[in-house]
Amino acid sequence: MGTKEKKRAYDELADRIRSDAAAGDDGLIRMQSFIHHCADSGLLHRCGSAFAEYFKPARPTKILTAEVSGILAALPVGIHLDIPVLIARKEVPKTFTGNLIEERLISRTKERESFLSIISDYLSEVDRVLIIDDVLARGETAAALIRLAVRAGAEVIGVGVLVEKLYEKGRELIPEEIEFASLCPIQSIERGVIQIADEGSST
Ligand SMILES: O=P(O)(O)OC[C@H]1O[C@H](OP(=O)(O)OP(=O)(O)O)[C@H](O)[C@@H]1O
Repeated sequence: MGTKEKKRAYDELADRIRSDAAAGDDGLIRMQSFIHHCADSGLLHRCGSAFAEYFKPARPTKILTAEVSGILAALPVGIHLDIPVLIARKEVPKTFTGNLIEERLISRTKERESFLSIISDYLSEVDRVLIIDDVLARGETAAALIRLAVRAGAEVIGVGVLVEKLYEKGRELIPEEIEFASLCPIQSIERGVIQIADEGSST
């Protein structure tokens, strides 16, 4: 079930995608002017608030995301819920210590193998993890994050993404028992035109 705030976030993101996003023949959506390069803080703040309200009843204790772009979507949710945001890293700094675990995936935008790592000490069996990312495409990233959380002993209670590309069917990699929500689902890209799906397709 949606919330008023989630509907408002859908409207705002959809307007922004219509006015400022671009799409290519590769199925990728360019959103650099409001998310990926020149991030619109106000928009991301309001999207974070919508996710916080939507997932709060599931009582998340930690958020898990993937660097780099996922942080833009995840941190505002963490701030609204006042819970920690664990950032899975593609390259682990030498300064990190603890029990490192990693999962492999194929990056959608780079079309090559990539690894996501976390220090598993930051999750345990008492944690109810909410995974937040900017985009769900083929679902490789969300699936890798779910595997990391489960290996660390935590329960994954939800997955939320700002933009879901329905035509890449990433949702199929997310187990049905995990609550899923996207703020703006995209139906298709046809000859460079981005077709936004109804808000009803977002859960
Ligand atoms: O559902 P998927 O097929 O996994 O695609 C979605 C992922 O692709 C992008 O990450 P990318 O690998 O481009 O890394 P970036 O955040 O460093 O740009 C995006 O930020 C998502 O995490």
